Amino acid sequence: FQNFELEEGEHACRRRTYQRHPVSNRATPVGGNRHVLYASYLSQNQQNYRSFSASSDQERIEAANRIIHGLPRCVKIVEVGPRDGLQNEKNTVPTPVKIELIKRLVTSGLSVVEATSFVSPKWVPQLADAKDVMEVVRNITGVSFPVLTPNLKGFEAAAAAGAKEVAIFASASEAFSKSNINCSIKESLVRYNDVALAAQKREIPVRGYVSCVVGCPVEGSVPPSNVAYVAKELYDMGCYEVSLGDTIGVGTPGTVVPMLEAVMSVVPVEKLAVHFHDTYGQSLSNILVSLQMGISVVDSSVAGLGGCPYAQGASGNVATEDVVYMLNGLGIKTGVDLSKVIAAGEFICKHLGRQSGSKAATALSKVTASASKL
Ligand SMILES: CC(C)(COP(=O)([O-])OP(=O)([O-])OC[C@H]1O[C@@H](n2cnc3c(N)ncnc32)[C@H](O)[C@@H]1OP(=O)([O-])[O-])[C@@H](O)C(=O)NCCC(=O)NCCSC(=O)C[C@@](C)(O)CC(=O)[O-]
Repeated sequence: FQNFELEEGEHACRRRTYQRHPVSNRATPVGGNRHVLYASYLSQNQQNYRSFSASSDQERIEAANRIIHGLPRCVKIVEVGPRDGLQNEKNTVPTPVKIELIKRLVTSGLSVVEATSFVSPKWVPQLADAKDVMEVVRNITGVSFPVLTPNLKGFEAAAAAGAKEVAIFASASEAFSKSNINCSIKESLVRYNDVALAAQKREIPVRGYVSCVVGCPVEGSVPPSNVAYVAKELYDMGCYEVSLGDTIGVGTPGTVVPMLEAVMSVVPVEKLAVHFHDTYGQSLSNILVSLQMGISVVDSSVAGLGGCPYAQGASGNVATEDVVYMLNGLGIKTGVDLSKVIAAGEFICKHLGRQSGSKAATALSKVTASASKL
């Protein structure tokens, strides 16, 4: 084994020392994480953890780090609820409700909120009001609001509506590419290259997605090499970050690890994000293992809303509240106020007339309700 230093990424919190395996050339973190061990984590949400733990925050963080190595000191959460969450709703959510949701999410401290999609309204009628959403959202400063653009038409419409960041979305599975964007993977990459070039000219950053990174609703399991190929194509086009989506939520750490290894061998880990749907309840374990492998960007959706209209059987994304709860418990900073995300989730769930998909939000609201009765 040979130790090496990983270049500092845009997040200064990334761990730095890695080992390169002499045979597989795989990068793995060395030893514990002193940044986490000595991180002084202060948040109003700590009260929640103190209620359930006799140990101090520092003791808890140290205990976790005796077993779980290589965690980042902070994680960027990309909130996808207003887009991924609402694109799958049977009844279209009124524009003012979408805007209010986005504002509440911003208030909770999230620095990236995917706002909407400039896709065909025939394909996704739920987001046909993209322009109206952007008209308000474009004026909110200090937060990124990426929007999905499947082609140049979508890109031009997004740019005209004031989008300052766009996202392109390819698939690692042929069948899903066809059903989601009506073209082959190869054709989609040509389209996306056009979008990336147009975006570059206007200095608009582009985020990339790879869907079906573990399994496809039609083809079944997807080889890690296919995922690595598409991820590298998107990275080479200039995507500043590539988000790896387990669209139908079938992944477990057993399938996510080899997929990440394959992608990390062609795209730098600091350029990767993970995007898990929670169909089989595996999201948090998949996120934890991704963090251990060096990922520090996690997509999630408030109240666990979500799913893709072209991926049958897919349930919602991992809930933002559950991710924040877990990261808080590990002493990893997110800058997100858990109670405010919970409030945003309650707002949208009330509108949709359904219970939150977040276990943490459900549990904490019960704790708060019984405490207020005392
Ligand atoms: C890609 C297309 C447009 C191809 O759809 P198509 O039917 O092949 O496109 P077309 O070029 O033949 O155009 C058909 C009609 O759509 C119009 N059109 C064409 N493009 C646009 C546009 N950008 N905006 C508005 N209108 C558009 C175009 O003008 C035309 O209108 P008509 O002449 O019939 O009136 C379509 O398949 C589409 O919009 N697909 C989007 C599907 C989608 O949004 N899926 C969900 C997002 S992906 C996802 O959720 C996964 C992810 C990212 O979350 C990660 C994960 O979970 O893994």
